Amino acid sequence: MGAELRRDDMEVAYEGFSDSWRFEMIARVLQSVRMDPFLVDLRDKEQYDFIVDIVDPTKKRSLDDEALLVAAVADQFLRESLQMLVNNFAPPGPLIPFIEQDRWLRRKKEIHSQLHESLKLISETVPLATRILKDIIDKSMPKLYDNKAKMVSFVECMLGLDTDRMGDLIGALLLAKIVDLLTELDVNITWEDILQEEHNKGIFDMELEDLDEDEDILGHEGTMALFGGNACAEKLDGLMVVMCEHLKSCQERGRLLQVRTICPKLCNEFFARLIRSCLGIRGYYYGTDLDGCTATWRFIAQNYSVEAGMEFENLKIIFRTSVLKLFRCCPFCDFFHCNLQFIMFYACSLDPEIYGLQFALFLTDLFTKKDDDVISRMSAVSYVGSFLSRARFISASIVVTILKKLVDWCVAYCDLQKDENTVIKPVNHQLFYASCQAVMYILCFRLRSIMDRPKLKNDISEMSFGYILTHKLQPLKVCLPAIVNEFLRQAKAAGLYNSSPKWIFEDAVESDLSKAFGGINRLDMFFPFDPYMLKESDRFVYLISMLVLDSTSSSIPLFDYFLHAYLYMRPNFKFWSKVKTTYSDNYDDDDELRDLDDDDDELGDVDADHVEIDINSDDDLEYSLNKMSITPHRTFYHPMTLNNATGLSMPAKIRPSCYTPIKPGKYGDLGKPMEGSNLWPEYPSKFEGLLENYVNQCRDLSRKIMRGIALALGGKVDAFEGKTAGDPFWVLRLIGYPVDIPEEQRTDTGCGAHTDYGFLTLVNQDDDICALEVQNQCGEWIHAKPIPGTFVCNIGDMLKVWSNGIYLPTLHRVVNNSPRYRVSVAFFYESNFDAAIEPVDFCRAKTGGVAKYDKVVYGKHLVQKVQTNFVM
Ligand SMILES: O=C(O)CCC(=O)C(=O)O
Ligand SMILES: [Fe+2]
Repeated sequence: MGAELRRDDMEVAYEGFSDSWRFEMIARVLQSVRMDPFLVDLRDKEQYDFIVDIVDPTKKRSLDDEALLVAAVADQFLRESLQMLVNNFAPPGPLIPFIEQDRWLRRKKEIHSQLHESLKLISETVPLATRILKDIIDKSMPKLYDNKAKMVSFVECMLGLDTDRMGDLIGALLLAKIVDLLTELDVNITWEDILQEEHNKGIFDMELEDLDEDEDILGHEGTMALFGGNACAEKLDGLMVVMCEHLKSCQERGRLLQVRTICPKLCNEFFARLIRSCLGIRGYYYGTDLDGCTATWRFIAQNYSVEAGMEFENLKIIFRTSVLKLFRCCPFCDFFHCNLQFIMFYACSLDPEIYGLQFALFLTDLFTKKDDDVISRMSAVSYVGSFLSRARFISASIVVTILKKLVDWCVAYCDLQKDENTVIKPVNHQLFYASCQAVMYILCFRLRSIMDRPKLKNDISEMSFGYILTHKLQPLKVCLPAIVNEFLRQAKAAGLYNSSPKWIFEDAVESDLSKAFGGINRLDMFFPFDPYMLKESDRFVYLISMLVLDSTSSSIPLFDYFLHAYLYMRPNFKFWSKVKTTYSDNYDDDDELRDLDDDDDELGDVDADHVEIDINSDDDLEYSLNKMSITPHRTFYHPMTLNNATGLSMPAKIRPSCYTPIKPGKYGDLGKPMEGSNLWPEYPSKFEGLLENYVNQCRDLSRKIMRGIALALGGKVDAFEGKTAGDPFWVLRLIGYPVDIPEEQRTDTGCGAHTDYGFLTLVNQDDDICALEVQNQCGEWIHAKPIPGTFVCNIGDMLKVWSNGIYLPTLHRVVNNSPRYRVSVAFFYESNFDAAIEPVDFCRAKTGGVAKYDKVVYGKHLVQKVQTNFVM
């Protein structure tokens, strides 16, 4: 199947070469092969000797002989020579176990480049060769049962051919072949095990929680263990790396665009396969209608002129064709999770403004236009929802453009439901619900970045969410509850739309409604760009995610997004909101905190103590705080002065801190200054229990974040356990920022610019006082506005050292300009007290190979920093 070389191409290429010149070239190629026995697989040896013997240039031949030989080589031996070269795309079997060794990796590279040179020479010499080569590669493609090293090597070598003219002619076809192989692997991954495990979980509460509860799920090998050693997953993972690397290098060479412009016909083929693969068309892929589809592509290719930017037009047609075919052949229940769509995701990230925008627009058009059937359109809108939520490289303004299209469509749809008396049957409005769900899903992930930009904020405030959501079609009752809840929570916080979620799920009808259409929970299941599960190729998705962390941004990423971006996991909203400030004065309104304490009677009535403190009254707070003495060492009571950098003083009324208790002698001299246990106040009576509970929760949460960071950096999930942070030192600091100082001195009083010492800090600040500031990379101070139910998370010095600078500590300060007393509770999660932290190998490898920081013993660093930061 696929494109054929055009006759006139060949004729042009044939011109200007004499037969004997061609012959000489072939001889040279073969000679170079002979010089390197590794190139020759044993099974080719005989054939190889035979060919070399015939074409040996040192042998005297008559002109006739030579002509004969040229013909012979072309007709008879060209194929064999090519086959022999192709056989060397992958290393011979006995070498496979060693191929990961540096020496052999280098060798593989050399051999691949020799092979490329040879094949390039042959194809320039004998134009027909390219076509034959394509057939040979076709037949020699690795099979599912081949091992990973063989597959990876073969595919790498294939992709290396996608350069210059050879690439123009067969590059895209080779890519298409590779996509076929990836598809085959993807459909053979046994996702069922994983999906069953997670089947009943909410969409926003997944992986992180499970780490603690069932170590076996992630095990010590991180996410890879999810596959239970599934060989196809490992192979696919390796090939995805090769594929992404290739796309990246194409982009760098300007070839991604070029290939698509020069050779739309071939690109069609590639994208068609990609799209089919993305959709995971099991039935179709193995089905019988391939020829029909090929004919369509051929038709498209023949009828398009070569114009820049037309590829996505083609893509649209192909996608539509595939979607339609998919659902005809493949019922919902055959739908399965796959990974291949991430190639599209990654390709879009290489030029988001062009590919990303076009892909999003194209999917949206597929949805809004009536050309396709309902199922294809639902699929398109789910794709666009998932894509815009996860593809954080897509700008907020593109997101708003697409949202507007979707919302306008929903409004028009609602307008059509005029008849007051009709009974609503959800099954008849699947498209509408799918669209509402996509809109809400996108907003769950992108609302904050939209609200940060006044123009976009304005655009979005003008959209008629209220009208749609309160329409008698009742989308809030039909769409997935986890999405609806999270959307409402955020929309309310952003002032976009306000509705109490309480009424929505009161009646059990909700589940019937949401299951009443689309067969089996379609809306529940289709999130094609949801977490990427392959480990090795993760780093490409990770790098894309890094783009989210726009270090010059004028706002701070919301942590659950931020975390998500790092981990490519579903955000853990439930967990975040559970850990709440203990001094919150709207405790009664806070169901989630109540949940936390539900099964803990003792803490349940802390409430009573708690409300006795009037946090707005300085006297009360002063009284209760002064009564407690929870610092092991008196020196730490003192107000800090510092920072030499800015001359600002540390909090005028720093409250006592609470440290990990250290038994005398545990760390010898190193631990001496920190030895002791915390002293607790008598009043409030449950204070100790409450704080201990809080510390435990913060410690567990921090540990989970550290596990995520370890995975995100490419390490093992337990990289921070054991000697590094298996016994983490923690500090809890309660800080008061007073106001009883002259107005003109207020900006000087607070907390000077500094970085925190350890791994992470979770700062829990007053919801309504904006005083904490962090510096972005432009050197601007930006406010870390309090967002109810969230922490501000600072990266500390130890994480900088450990990650060799991949994670840099956040410079921050506190300036309380408000007329109110501010309180913050900072939890510091650090390494083991006696841990010697130094850049780890795999982070060094990512950052030029050289350690940027010296080894630091954390305990020393802490004592030294504390002693210089505090006035004794
Ligand atoms: O009070 C705050 O918001 C931050 C305090 C802080 O940065 C610290 O104690 O290290
Ligand atoms: Fe700090």
